[in-house]
Amino acid sequence: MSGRGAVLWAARLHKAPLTKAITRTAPPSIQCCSRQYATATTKSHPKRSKTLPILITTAILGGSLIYYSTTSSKPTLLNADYFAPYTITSREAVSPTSFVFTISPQHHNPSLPYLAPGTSSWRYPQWSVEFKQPQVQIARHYTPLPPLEGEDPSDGSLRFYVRAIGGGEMSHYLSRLRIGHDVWLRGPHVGFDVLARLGSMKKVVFLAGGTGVAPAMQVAQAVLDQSSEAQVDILWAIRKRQELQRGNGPARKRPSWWQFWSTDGNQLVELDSQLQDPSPVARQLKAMKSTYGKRLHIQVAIDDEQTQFRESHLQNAISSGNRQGVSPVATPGCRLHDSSALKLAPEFETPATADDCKCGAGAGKNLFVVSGPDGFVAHYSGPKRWLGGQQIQGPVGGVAGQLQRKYPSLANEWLVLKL
Ligand SMILES: Cc1cc2nc3c(=O)[nH]c(=O)nc-3n(C[C@H](O)[C@H](O)[C@H](O)COP(=O)(O)OP(=O)(O)OC[C@H]3O[C@@H](n4cnc5c(N)ncnc54)[C@H](O)[C@@H]3O)c2cc1C
Repeated sequence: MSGRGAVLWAARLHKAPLTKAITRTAPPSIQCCSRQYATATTKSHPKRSKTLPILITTAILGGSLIYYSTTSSKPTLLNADYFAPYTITSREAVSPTSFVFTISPQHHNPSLPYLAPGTSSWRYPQWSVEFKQPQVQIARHYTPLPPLEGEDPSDGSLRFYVRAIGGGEMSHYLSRLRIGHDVWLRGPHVGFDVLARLGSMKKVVFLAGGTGVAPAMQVAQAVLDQSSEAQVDILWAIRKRQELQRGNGPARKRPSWWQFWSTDGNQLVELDSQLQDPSPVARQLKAMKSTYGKRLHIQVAIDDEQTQFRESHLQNAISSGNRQGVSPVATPGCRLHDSSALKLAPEFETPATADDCKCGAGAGKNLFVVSGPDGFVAHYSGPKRWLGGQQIQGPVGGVAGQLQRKYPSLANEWLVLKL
């Protein structure tokens, strides 16, 4: 989820409707009539020369009327090309810089594009929508949090966890809006097809920085609902305890310098049913933990308390992977499972079809996913790259790269995805 990526995405995707709007100002009927007129005048037929201007005027007026009546009414339901209106229906502060808010569509949509047809289940394991800032005409991506237990997603409401970034245009705009304000969004924009990539394998380790936990929650829910043997580890890195617990949670002594350098000083928080005073996001994580039990393991590192995820934590999470004696082999060039093909993959992709995997029965790779600000992703998995104006995965580097060099089997059994 890079800042620069978001800016370029905004610029690129923002162009799409504009291009469409321009094409639509010259509807086929008008282009057709103008061409006929030019051909007719060169023949200078005496009868047609009187009637033709009337016909042309009528055609242009008629065409304009039809065009105006069809294009002046903007789409009101969520779609990937045009922004549809929603209203903020709830808002909860998480910390001074972050909040969770819910939006509801202004018009009922009986076939929401992100639900599997005829169901009230999400169709994609990982997806986002774009919000627009109407005053400065920019758009940015945000990731819906999965529905809460007992919530019916078919009413079209969506919830988001957003942080206002210093100097950030869109995130500050959103942070100023209150219940009852209108917002405009378009989507869904589909991310990695994690279920197809995981295939027959069972383990996902998701390292999330800040609001990067939103895609982690999407992926965990999709993977754990898909297979009762699947296991997900979420390693959530946050700056302040407020992201996790209201009122800063229980008082915690800062580790002294000597503790900081020893492993004891780096005590991660286990997010489980014991967690007191959870923040709105932690409340949902806690509920997920009680639904999935041991299959979901959530640990939290807090910057302010000098705890952080080190190579050993990643190694532990990875080595608890459920291999089940399967040694997956990826066919070179397989779009889903060949890690060298992944280097060139963008973060947004069309959902996989049966033809996308050439590896045969039992194919799949465990997934190590890193999501968060640019620097976070680069530190743990190497920076994303730019190719032909689009952001691609690039080679695996950072801490994940070091692990792969130490344990070459990791490179065969795991795919590293950067969000
Ligand atoms: C697929 C996708 C899903 C996303 N989902 C979410 C989400 O659920 N919640 C959420 O809060 N954000 C999410 N983002 C990030 C979001 O799209 C914006 O990039 C972010 O809100 C900043 O936008 P802005 O207009 O406020 O800042 P800008 O005006 O674009 O940038 C201001 C400055 O902040 C830097 N910056 C941008 N993002 C970050 C960051 N995360 N941390 C630190 N510095 C940053 C930029 O490099 C720039 O220097 C997602 C991004 C993508 C691509």
